Amino acid sequence: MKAQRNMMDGSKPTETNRPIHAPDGHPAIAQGRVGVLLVNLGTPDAPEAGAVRRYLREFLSDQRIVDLPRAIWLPVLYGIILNVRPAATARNYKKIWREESDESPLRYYTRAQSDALAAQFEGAVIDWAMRYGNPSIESRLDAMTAQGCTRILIVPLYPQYSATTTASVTDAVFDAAKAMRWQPAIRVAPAFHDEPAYIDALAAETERHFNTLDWKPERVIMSFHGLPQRYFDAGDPYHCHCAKTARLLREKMGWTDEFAPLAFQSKFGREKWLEPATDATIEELAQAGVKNLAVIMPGFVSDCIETLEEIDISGREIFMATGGQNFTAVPCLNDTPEMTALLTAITERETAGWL
Ligand SMILES: C=CC1=C(C)c2cc3[nH]c(cc4nc(cc5[nH]c(cc1n2)c(C)c5CCC(=O)O)C(CCC(=O)O)=C4C)c(C)c3C=C
Ligand SMILES: [Fe+2]
Ligand SMILES: [Fe+2]
Repeated sequence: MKAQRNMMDGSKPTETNRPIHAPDGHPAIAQGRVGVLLVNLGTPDAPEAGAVRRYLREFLSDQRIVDLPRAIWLPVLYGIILNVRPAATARNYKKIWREESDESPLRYYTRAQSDALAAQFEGAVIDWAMRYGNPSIESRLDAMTAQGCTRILIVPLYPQYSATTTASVTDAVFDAAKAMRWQPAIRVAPAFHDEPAYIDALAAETERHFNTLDWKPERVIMSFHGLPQRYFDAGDPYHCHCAKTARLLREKMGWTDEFAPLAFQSKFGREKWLEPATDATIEELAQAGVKNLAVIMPGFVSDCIETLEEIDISGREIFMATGGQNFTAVPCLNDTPEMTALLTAITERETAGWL
């Protein structure tokens, strides 16, 4: 038995943690604890081309993200993308980097969400990991089992299910488990695109933010990260989840379809992605005479390069250059009390019988 791995502090066995009926000298084994691992997408370790290149290499090598045959994709990835994109992406990360803690916003808020959840569940081990980059899923699962977690709930921090994101987290979790002799019991929380606590949290954050403005939005674009159209055609339910979140939020806020249109951002590569595109929608609304525009991005639970740079900086520039007057991006749920309430509700339900 590889029990030493579970004795992080090298302590001697005690009456309480020595297994019943175990012979004298049996090593202490931490066990019987429940763990919750929050997992977000990932982010580079520094806003530098080298760190961004390492991160993008791992990210864009995942067949869940780009499903093209490797013989076609790898020459494009290594020959073009990893030579050209890291410098440009690093410049964008620099614009939004959190200098005080030297990390990306996505990493900062993911940790804050984990810390806030931990305060709700004394005795459980609450931790966080990144699908790509650091801290890795494997390293945190190892740390959790070392602390005695024999039951672990994985919470992918994606409200809408997609094979590219949610399933990729599950792949990485079970790949890590393949190397374990003593595996914990593992549960994976489902997507929460229509969970009342999630819709309530979005509504509360939107209202709070709108109350800080001295102008009234004429339109609110609900912008979600996009996907290749081909993935949707092949059966990925992501688009349907986004459409349902948008409908529920409209109903909650009393918005019409025209007032709050759905759009998809962050197109990557040449193939057709889900439409309409957010940048084109911003431009069209400005051209149609809309002067006051808000964008809310419900698919991101943490502010990140896609919300802070692509929308709040670049989207704003498009709007202003096309005749707009007031633009605002609603902050993500981040470390708000409503986000903690949402994660608490998910954890309570999905650990039923464990905690
Ligand atoms: C084929 C490429 C991509 C797919 C498919 C994709 C799906 C997808 N991504 C998110 C969430 C995030 N993506 C983020 C950054 C990001 N995404 C891609 C490409 C695809 N995403 C790239 C190349 C990048 C890096 C930035 C860049 O070079 O432009 C992020 C932000 C990470 C951060 O550190 O801030 C998030 C979050 C979802 C939800 C999704 C499918 C539904
Ligand atoms: Fe992405
Ligand atoms: Fe982007």
